[in-house]
Amino acid sequence: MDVFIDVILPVPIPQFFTYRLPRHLAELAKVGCRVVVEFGKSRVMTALVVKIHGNPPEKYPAKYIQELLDTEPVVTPTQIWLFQWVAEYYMCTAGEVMNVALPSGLKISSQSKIQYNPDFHHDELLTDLEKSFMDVLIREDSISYEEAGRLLGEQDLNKFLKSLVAKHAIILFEEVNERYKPKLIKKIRLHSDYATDENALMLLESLGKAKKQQEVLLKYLSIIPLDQLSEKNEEGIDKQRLKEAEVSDSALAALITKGIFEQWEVQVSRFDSLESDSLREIQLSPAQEAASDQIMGLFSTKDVVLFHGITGSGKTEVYIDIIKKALDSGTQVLFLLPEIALTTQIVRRLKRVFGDTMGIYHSRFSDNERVEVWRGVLDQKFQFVVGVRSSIFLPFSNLGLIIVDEEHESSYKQFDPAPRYHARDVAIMLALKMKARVLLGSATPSMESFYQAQTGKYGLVSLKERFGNAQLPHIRLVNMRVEREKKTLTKEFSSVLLEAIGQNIENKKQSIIFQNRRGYAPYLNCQQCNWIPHCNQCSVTLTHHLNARTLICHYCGYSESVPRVCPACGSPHVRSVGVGTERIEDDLREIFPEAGVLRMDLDTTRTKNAYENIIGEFETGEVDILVGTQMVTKGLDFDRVNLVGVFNADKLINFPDFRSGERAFQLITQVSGRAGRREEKGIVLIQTNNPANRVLQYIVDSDYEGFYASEIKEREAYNYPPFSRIIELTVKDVDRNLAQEAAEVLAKRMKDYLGEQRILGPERGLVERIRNKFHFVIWMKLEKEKMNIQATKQYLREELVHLITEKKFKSVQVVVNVDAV
Ligand SMILES: Nc1ncnc2c1ncn2[C@@H]1O[C@H](COP(=O)(O)OP(=O)(O)OP(=O)(O)O)[C@@H](O)[C@H]1O
Ligand SMILES: [Zn+2]
Repeated sequence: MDVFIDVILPVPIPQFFTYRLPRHLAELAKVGCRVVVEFGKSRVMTALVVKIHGNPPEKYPAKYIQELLDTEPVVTPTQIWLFQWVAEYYMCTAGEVMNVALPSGLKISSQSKIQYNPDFHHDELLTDLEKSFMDVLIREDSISYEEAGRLLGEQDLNKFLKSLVAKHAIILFEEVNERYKPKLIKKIRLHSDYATDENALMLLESLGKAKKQQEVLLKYLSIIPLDQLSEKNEEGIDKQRLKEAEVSDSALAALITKGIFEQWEVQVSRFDSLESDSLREIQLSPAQEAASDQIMGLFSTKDVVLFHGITGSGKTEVYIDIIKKALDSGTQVLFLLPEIALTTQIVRRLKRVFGDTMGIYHSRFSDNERVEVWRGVLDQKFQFVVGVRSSIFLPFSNLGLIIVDEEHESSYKQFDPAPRYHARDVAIMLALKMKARVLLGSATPSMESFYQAQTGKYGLVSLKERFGNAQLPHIRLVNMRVEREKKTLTKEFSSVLLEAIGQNIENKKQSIIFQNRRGYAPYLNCQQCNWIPHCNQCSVTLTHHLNARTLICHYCGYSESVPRVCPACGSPHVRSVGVGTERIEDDLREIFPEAGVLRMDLDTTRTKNAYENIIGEFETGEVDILVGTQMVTKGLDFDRVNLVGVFNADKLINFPDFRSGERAFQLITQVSGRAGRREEKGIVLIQTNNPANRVLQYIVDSDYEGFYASEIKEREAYNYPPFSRIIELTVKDVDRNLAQEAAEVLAKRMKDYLGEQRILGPERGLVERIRNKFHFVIWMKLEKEKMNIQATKQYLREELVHLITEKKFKSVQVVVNVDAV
């Protein structure tokens, strides 16, 4: 009987694909194994087996698979279910989900290559350019598309290759290679004939005049002494140790050739062994103890518990207590964190407790490292994983607890590309499926989660005191209008803030300055003709980066150098307008020349260890002030910080989005929470033009519940989440009119189906043009109680197909973002 498999392919097509298994593999393949298959004419891909059966596909002849990559599953049945659930809910394909779920190390890369056709003998058919291209091919054997592209420069590569294929001059083929490479180290030991003290000594003598070889042997014996040789020789030593001892390479090689030494390879972990002091006993404070007990108690009746603990209350220690309990009961635990900046300090603390049993999974790790964590979870070597967003896709088999730290963080939501999933929400789904519990933690819970806790769907545990004797900081609003009138501003600093910073430097305390904008200045402006440089692909101004001497588009990355004179009128008076982190850093250095200033933002943290270095330096070094974007707002815990300054609070609050109040409250409360986390009470100074603002007032009072109560009324009145779900549709095209027209057609059809009041827009995107494409946005607001969300999504799916198959709208792209944040 023929055997067929259904597979998920990493493509945006919403279906499984059927392939045929060769007989000799029929017994070996299992659901959850990877196969290599050909898709389309010449693409080779890694696919995932989801079903094995005997039914040939009806609509197409099934191709044979090319290769079976595993004989044991690397993906569990629960994961396959999860991929499909995420695809359904977030309106994308299982292939797209699989694509983000599997670390690239588990996906083979297929590279298209170009080769000379040895049977081709008609040089006269070729153009000059083709001839010289063929010369390269003959010389190089084969080259990749990329290399060809580089060779041809401006030429249209596809057209060029097509012509050569038509003339039968070249062959295109796919080279497939698996990316994951286990880390191997070479080991060395004495042949067992010599592995006693007597024999080893005889050997030493017999080497006679070969001094260099004697040296090698002596070195070996200094690492494994004679009296331990019989027990320890078997294990051997790392070859590297001999190399480090600078013994002669050729002498060592000679000894190996003679069979006196044996060399072999072992596979090792890429993760350094961590110094764990599992003896570090934490003594929870009575309040923490009570919180932990309450959480455990609630887990007997609730699947999800929200842990609202104010900044500095010691949530991490409570988490640790609960993680230990879950691990003791024999289940796996996942600890989700929003971003790397945050992971640094917390991961260090968790490592100290859990050591090697803990896996760490984040995007800054190499492919190989990620595969090792994946396999470690699969083999249950890691019972506990700390990771970012994508770690919800790891192959857990026995998950008992998921903790989502800083659950309000919007970076849990993937923005681009699909799947546009929210890791917190997927975690809750996954936990439900695996009968695990979820603990959501935050000092500033999201409106959604707090609402669920208020209505009794989630359990709620509050911890309202800081650990130790620490108190919440004193938060003050600085009225910038008054300072401006009184002319007491220095650059963009209020006199109040500058004085406080100066005082802090004198007292050897540290300050954190938060400005949610990187670069030196948001734009340049010619004083004479008012010229402002814009990105030529996006409708935004170019941000001035002073150190790099460039103007950069923060949307598409386009950059150009800073002009010395205005290109429009030639005036040399071109000024930077506005304030970014780089400028604040510069100005602080100028105002306080003796102070140490560090900056933490996207630009200073591009390398793998940059966060660690900045945080480490701030912790120990002579640094007085840390300036940063939202990276400095979360999770950081320093002893000596007792001043926090906030720039441009108004900008955060007035952002045109129904969530801006919530965001501003969260961000400012979180950054304020970095101040005064030990004995001394901290101070927070918020610069604003509008001190009467509602959100700021709640921040000053550290009144989360008050803020929630006022905000939830607005949400209900305007039917925003948590009372509704929002599906955002972004319609894009290079032709502005076409994008707008398509958006209008789509909006109209959805209005007809759902009613006018449920559809907002289309409106121009906040940034109307990005990478040369015009954006129009439609929002669907779907009440949670009333609407059949599945049916609505199904209808939308059909309408989307309907729309883009209309000839006119062929080029139009529609991005669907379910639960847009
Ligand atoms: N039981 C404890 N024993 C010793 N130190 C503790 C204990 N609980 C908390 N701490 C210390 O108190 C400080 C604050 O704790 P932690 O960073 O966990 O607060 P948090 O609730 O996560 O705050 P945030 O939400 O602001 O990040 C840390 O330095 C932590 O080591
Ligand atoms: Zn741009």
